[in-house]
Amino acid sequence: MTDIALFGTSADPPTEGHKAILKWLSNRYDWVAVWASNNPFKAHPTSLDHRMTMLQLLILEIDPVRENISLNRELSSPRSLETVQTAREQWGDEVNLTLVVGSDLIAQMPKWYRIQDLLQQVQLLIVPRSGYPIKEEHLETLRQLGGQCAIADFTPPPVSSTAYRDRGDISAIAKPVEDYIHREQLYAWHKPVPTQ
Ligand SMILES: Nc1ncnc2c1ncn2[C@@H]1O[C@H](COP(=O)(O)OP(=O)(O)OP(=O)(O)O)[C@@H](O)[C@H]1O
Ligand SMILES: O=C(O)c1ccc[n+]([C@@H]2O[C@H](COP(=O)([O-])O)[C@@H](O)[C@H]2O)c1
Repeated sequence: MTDIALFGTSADPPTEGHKAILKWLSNRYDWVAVWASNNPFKAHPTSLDHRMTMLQLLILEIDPVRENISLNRELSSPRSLETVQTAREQWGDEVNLTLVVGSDLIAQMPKWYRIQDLLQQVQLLIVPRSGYPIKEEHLETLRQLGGQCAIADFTPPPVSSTAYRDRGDISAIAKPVEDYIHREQLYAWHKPVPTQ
């Protein structure tokens, strides 16, 4: 069976953390599908189109170049269940689908749209995130909802999109993404200061 990793991200903007996750997944799965999506629990200051473009730039930054990572715009949905249904239609029944989430998300996952249906249709890979220890009680809740959970044996760098948006932390951002943000003046950090 072909193993496909499904990795959705707000990508607002995509960071070195996302890049590390993609690289790690590409070494372990036959195929890695990534997309930018809106999160029903968040506001997104940047358009989905810009976020998809930045993700594409990030994929191209992975060294050496990976042939098994694709940007799958059609998988974008605020609801992961809809994403997984689209993926199933696309790849059929003869593939294993693994949904990838960071450990910061597992406490809120029980509130996701039709979570039991979602957990029936995918395996879950939890990527440890610095500052978000994986608690047994959260794993147990997911298992009771039908989740089959595995935990990745690596921790990506401790960066976040918020650190870039709020503090302009460029250590979080790959150079081509930073250049794109600058060119398109996407975040307050890069918008010209109005003259008086
Ligand atoms: N540095 C990281 N370590 C582990 N997991 C991460 C990391 N960055 C992102 N993720 C995971 O990748 C997915 C997409 O994350 P997202 O795009 O929300 O990034 P973020 O940095 O958390 O953004 P924001 O700061 O805007 O909330 C989530 O499952 C998240 O947990
Ligand atoms: O299905 C849901 O209800 C749901 C709720 C919150 C987040 N998600 C998805 O989880 C993925 C990661 O979200 P984020 O904002 O942490 O990048 C992204 O693909 C979101 O669409 C999905």
